[in-house]
Amino acid sequence: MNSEWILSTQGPKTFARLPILGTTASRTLEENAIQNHPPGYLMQRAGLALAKLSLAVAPHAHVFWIACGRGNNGGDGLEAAIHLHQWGKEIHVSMPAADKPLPTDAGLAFARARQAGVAIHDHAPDHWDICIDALLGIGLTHAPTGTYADWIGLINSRSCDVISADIPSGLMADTGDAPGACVNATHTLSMLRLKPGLLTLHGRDVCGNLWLNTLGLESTAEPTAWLNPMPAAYHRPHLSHKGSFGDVAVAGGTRGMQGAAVLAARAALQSGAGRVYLALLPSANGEASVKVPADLMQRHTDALQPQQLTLVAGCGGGEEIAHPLPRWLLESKHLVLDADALNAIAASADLQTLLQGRDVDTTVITPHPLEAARLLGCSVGEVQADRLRTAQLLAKQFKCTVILKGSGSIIAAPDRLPHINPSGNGKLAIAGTGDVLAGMTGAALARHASAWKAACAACYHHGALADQWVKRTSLTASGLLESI
Ligand SMILES: NC(=O)C1=CN([C@@H]2O[C@H](COP(=O)(O)OP(=O)(O)OC[C@H]3O[C@@H](n4cnc5c(N)ncnc54)[C@H](OP(=O)(O)O)[C@@H]3O)[C@@H](O)[C@H]2O)[C@@H](O)CC1
Ligand SMILES: [K+]
Repeated sequence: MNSEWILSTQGPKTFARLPILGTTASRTLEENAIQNHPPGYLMQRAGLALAKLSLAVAPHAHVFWIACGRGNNGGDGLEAAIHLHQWGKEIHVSMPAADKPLPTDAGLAFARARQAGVAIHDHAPDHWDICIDALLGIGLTHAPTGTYADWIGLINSRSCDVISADIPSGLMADTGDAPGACVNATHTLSMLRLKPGLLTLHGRDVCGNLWLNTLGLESTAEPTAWLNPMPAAYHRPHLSHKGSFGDVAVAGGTRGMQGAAVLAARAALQSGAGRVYLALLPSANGEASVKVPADLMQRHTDALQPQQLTLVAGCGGGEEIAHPLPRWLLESKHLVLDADALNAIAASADLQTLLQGRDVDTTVITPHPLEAARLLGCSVGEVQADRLRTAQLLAKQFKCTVILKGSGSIIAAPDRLPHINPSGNGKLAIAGTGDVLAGMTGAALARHASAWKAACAACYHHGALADQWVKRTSLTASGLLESI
């Protein structure tokens, strides 16, 4: 029953497709397990795992501050305290005072801790070397208040290691929202299963290193989502030719905005597409304002034969992209829609109908949160408030595969469980990296012929390139695609 290292701040430590459970599904799993085990069984396992991880993280720490809330998350902390106390460590256990009784499992842990000789204070210590944050778990319902908020502030004020039990206190388990004070952990030990909030929105910034301990519970229950796995390496047979890996055309680049289209086309080429065409929009008069590598074949947009290729449309397309879009939506064998193509679709009910009429596994849309908001006719705040739900809504409404970009990109498609992507980091938050993703998705779609598989693979690889960026210089979109 060892804890598994899932993510470091440098990227994924696991390459598997792991289940992710929202709060409701986690509670069902927990309740089923509680019925089959003696009282306190899971919490005792959680406490042992927490104690072991804290020792592994800070073997020379003298004082362990174990900050416990008055729910079952606090119970995990109390169980950890019992072990650390028995192992001869100096511990300071704090729990806010209140008249309200503890829930059953936490109450049991409280009694066990008292019996083991653990002192439980209603104040924080003056000094500590490592903190176990067991204040709030998946029971958080609103921004932390009172002593909870004060102790979260205190935890964050020191530069010591912080191990969060289950989830950093103050983070919403389903969405990654942090409505108020939130612990900034160096390590988070998720119990039973991963939660969506650990992996998207604020989750990645406050979790530090993410660990998982299943507490020995197997379950066949359907998860809420999956962690997007590292795709299998694809094999290029010796007996192959340029037609074996599909043709990609990148269409976009209105006058003065051609860099985006060239970036996407170069990314498709670097990703192994057999042939890549660059189709600049008519206002460009066939002339690129940026250098076009000789390996890209330039074509007039009217000369493209979309029935036979994977078309990546949008990059730097401006408003002009709206004119050829109806034909492309009707005729393209495979389609990746990004940026201005998405803005055009958001503004036109006719284009939306055409998109909805396409075969479901032939199209990928790659909106960032603002583009997603335009498509759904809502605010960016509403998009970000529940990114998993937003991506699923987009997939259902437009009948295609969606990559909702941002911290913890979500990949969704109709009638599938979504994936949350674990690779990538803040270096990607620069202009042009979205064009690179569109080009990579185009190349993957030309190869896989499945929008879903292409989106999952491209999203993972794109993030992994940023995780592997070790140069001292800042990441650039060109640098990113050259590292493919
Ligand atoms: N049972 C088991 O076997 C297992 C349980 N496990 C563990 O249980 C955790 C879930 O426990 P949970 O459901 O008790 O919720 P939890 O996160 O402790 O919070 C509830 C407390 O917080 C309070 N509170 C809420 N919001 C607040 C706020 N904003 N500001 C201030 N207070 C606030 C709330 O107060 P109330 O709102 O009720 O007044 C209540 O007192 C889970 O994350 C995992 O760690 C695992 O080890 C697996 C085995
Ligand atoms: K916690």
